[in-house]
Amino acid sequence: MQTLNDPQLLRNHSYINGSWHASENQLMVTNPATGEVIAQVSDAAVGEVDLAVKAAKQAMPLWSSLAAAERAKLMRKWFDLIIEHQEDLATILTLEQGKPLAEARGEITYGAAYIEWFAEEGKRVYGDTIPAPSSDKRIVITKQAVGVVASVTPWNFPNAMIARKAAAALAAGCTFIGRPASQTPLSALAMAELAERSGMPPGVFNIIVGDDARGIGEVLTQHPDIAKFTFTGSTQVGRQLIAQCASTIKKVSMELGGNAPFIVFDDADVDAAVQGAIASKYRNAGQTCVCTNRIFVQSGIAQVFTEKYKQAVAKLTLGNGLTEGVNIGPMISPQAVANVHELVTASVSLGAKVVTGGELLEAGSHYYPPTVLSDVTNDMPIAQQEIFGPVAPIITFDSEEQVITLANNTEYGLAAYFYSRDIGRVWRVSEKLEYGMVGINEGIISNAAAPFGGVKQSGNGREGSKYGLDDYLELKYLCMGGI
Ligand SMILES: NC(=O)C1=CN([C@@H]2O[C@H](COP(=O)(O)OP(=O)(O)OC[C@H]3O[C@@H](n4cnc5c(N)ncnc54)[C@H](OP(=O)(O)O)[C@@H]3O)[C@@H](O)[C@H]2O)C=CC1
Ligand SMILES: O=C(O)CCCC(=O)O
Repeated sequence: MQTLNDPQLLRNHSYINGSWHASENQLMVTNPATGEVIAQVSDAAVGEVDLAVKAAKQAMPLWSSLAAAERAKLMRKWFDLIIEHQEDLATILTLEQGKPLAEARGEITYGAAYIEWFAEEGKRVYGDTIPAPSSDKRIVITKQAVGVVASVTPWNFPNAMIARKAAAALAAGCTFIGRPASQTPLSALAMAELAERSGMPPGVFNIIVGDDARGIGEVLTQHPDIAKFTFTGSTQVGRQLIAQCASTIKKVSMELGGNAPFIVFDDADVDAAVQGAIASKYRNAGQTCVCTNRIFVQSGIAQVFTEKYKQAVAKLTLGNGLTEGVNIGPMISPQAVANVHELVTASVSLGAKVVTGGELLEAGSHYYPPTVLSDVTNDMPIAQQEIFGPVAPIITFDSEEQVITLANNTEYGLAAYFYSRDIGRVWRVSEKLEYGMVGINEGIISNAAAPFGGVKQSGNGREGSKYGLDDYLELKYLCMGGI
């Protein structure tokens, strides 16, 4: 195990009501780069979730009644501590998740940016007045915290997904219970350690670690004392969790799967497009919901684009994320590698060609080489499913109209990208793409100031930006009579 400057950041119990809560059972956390067990963490039973709900409920009146500026002070302190401990937090993240250390450092600053952003934005939760229909009345609109918020987050961004949900919730005056993925609980617990050091009152920020995702999920989606449920993960699980939330009519936010098209028109700057596609495709070894899933290249430039893209891929280094110079780390599990390889072999059997990569390194390996396929068609499984791995399928197209139809032909609608230097086309294509986020001549679009989220079966709600607070606030209409 890598040494940390501050070993206290490596916590191994759930954090409930301002203290560390041990459970009877343990779950093992392993390093996907080596298979080594790096920690044993308390594995909370379903019955223990109630403790977190009680704590969060009890903390609500105090937290929601603080002035936004007072909440912001504590959140700012939390942000400062996260930045101060960035190197240790990044090391923990790489150890449990696998992404290269440089990317892990980036995730820590990215997650922290949401805390900083929302701490400030919480001061701007304005109400409204509306002209009343008669002169003896006044209509006033206030905004109030929704209540206790519960979240379930995935293993691909163990810090930032919790940070961006918790930041909005806390800034709005809600208290928070986070349940991280069982493969990556250490980053969440380190955040809890720093929340405690920041002076956050007990019960405001709770992290419950447990392997029983379904059982814990049932409590978090059905408990009457939880007002809002927010999830990042697969569309399949999200669909099920929305149904569970229906029993208590919770507010829900869902950030689900994607099938991002990356379109390169023949008027594009090809070198910039190659660079953007590399950044968007291979971030976190392709395990990101906004990663490029299908590269559409206009036929006239398909050959030159494919050749340049292949050359750029050849410069990527696969390996342990802690090793200097590595750009692509291990995948989260050998099963994830097997799933990706199956998509590649199925594509080849349907007529796709391997430009580079495409081979299983060894049985049971966590690693998959960066791969490029050409001659892919939009009806192949690889173009219809979320790949969640370092494979780039290239599909050629002839016309703008055709590529828009192909790009929209999916149940997903999270992120899309296109490269063009024609201003008319830029407007037309942006308007016609059925996606929540569109990168135009840009492969990396995520930041705290912008609304992150999707349409269609990629989910609902927005995270980050001035819109991100809306999901955690209720409007209250005050009708004042007798004036
Ligand atoms: N939109 C996104 O960012 C993500 C999309 N995905 C997509 O999903 C695929 C599968 O990945 P996977 O990790 O299995 O994604 P899941 O959607 O299964 O997992 C995401 C989170 O939900 C938890 N979870 C799983 N099942 C339930 C349930 N029934 N009730 C409550 N919580 C549950 C998981 O816990 P635990 O891990 O402990 O089982 C994890 O914390 C990927 O290949 C990718 O396509 C995956 C992750 C993130
Ligand atoms: O859901 C994901 O895959 C994480 C979001 C990545 C991002 O914020 O860019």
